[in-house]
Amino acid sequence: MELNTYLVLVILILLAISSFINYDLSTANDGFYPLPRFLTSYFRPNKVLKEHYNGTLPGFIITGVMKCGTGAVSKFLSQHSRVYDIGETYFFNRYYEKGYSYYDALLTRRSAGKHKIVFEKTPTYYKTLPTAERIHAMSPDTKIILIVCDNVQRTLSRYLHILHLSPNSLQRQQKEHKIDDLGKDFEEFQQRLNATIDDLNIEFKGMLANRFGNFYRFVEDLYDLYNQRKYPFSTKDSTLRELILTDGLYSVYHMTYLKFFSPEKVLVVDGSTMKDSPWTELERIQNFLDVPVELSENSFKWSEERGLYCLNKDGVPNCLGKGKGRSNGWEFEPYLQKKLMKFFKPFDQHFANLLKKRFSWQDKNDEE
Ligand SMILES: Nc1ncnc2c1ncn2[C@@H]1O[C@H](COP(=O)(O)OS(=O)(=O)O)[C@@H](OP(=O)(O)O)[C@H]1O
Repeated sequence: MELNTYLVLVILILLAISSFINYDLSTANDGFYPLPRFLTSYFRPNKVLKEHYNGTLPGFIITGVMKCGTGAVSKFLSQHSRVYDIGETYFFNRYYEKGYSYYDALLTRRSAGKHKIVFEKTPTYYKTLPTAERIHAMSPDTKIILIVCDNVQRTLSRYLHILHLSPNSLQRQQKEHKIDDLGKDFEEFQQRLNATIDDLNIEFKGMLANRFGNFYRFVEDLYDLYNQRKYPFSTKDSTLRELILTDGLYSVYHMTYLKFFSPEKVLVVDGSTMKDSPWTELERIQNFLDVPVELSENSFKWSEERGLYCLNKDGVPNCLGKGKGRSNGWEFEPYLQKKLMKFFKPFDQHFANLLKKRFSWQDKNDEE
């Protein structure tokens, strides 16, 4: 065979392989309902440690969501006699290169002599792409707790959190950069957020039209963009305002976890109830962890001063630090409040449908 013919043949074979890899199952056959796309593999592999992990295992991991009450859930759970909170580790997203020996040493040191179910919470795990695969590779039996909440409240809390970042020498530049993106004050933040929602709405409308209005297909397309680390999920191509908004597209991130973990291994908690009735979701969590229900309504005490439920320490409220609950008394302008609710509503509904669940804040938003 001549060299040219040989080359053409190789190119044809490569093209055939690549079109097979990119083949969209959803259009494969009208009479066949395909596997959801999130269960099919992606070509871009994430780095996953190959060796077997035989160190201290976390019984469960709280993976997010930032500003949805992960601190409250951890602090409340740490009162349980069977579980032990080792805090935030960022191992599966920031420090993975350090290897299992680093994680094992960290867990062993922090939980020394405790003989309890060890857990860590790192609120950015849920939206860092390789994390689910890496946790699964370490131990497929790890239970995952994802805490989600009202996106309007979460957006406000994220803003206030960034505003209060301490301007020490390490964070100073980062903070300045973030404030440049968000706006110099709350008013400017709201104006910019308003414009960002308009931009995203235009983008999403186009994507939805490409899917003939099918919201499920549209979310799958968003899931593809996320998996390819593209706009509006890419930290390189998206503004912080866009990222704060897309952090609330819970279905997109959750689908990644469902690719690796069976639904029974993942508990989704309504963080918005942590303020007014923390015991309801804590009961679900204790059942999920297969531990006796020790934390109940009596374990909590309302704090007038903080406007929050806190732990009941002999009749006195023992609250989380001042860094939690700072959004009390803050609200977006009514026009923006409405616009944010409208923006998130179909995504919240999609997520609720995926879980066959209804979230507390959906009722409130429906009343508007
Ligand atoms: N019971 C109780 N006590 C304290 N805080 C409570 C509670 N329930 C919910 N919350 C809300 O939790 C918000 C902080 O969320 P996180 O702990 O996930 O924040 S972080 O991502 O770890 O920084 C925090 O948000 P901010 O109000 O913006 O501070 C609280 O509103």
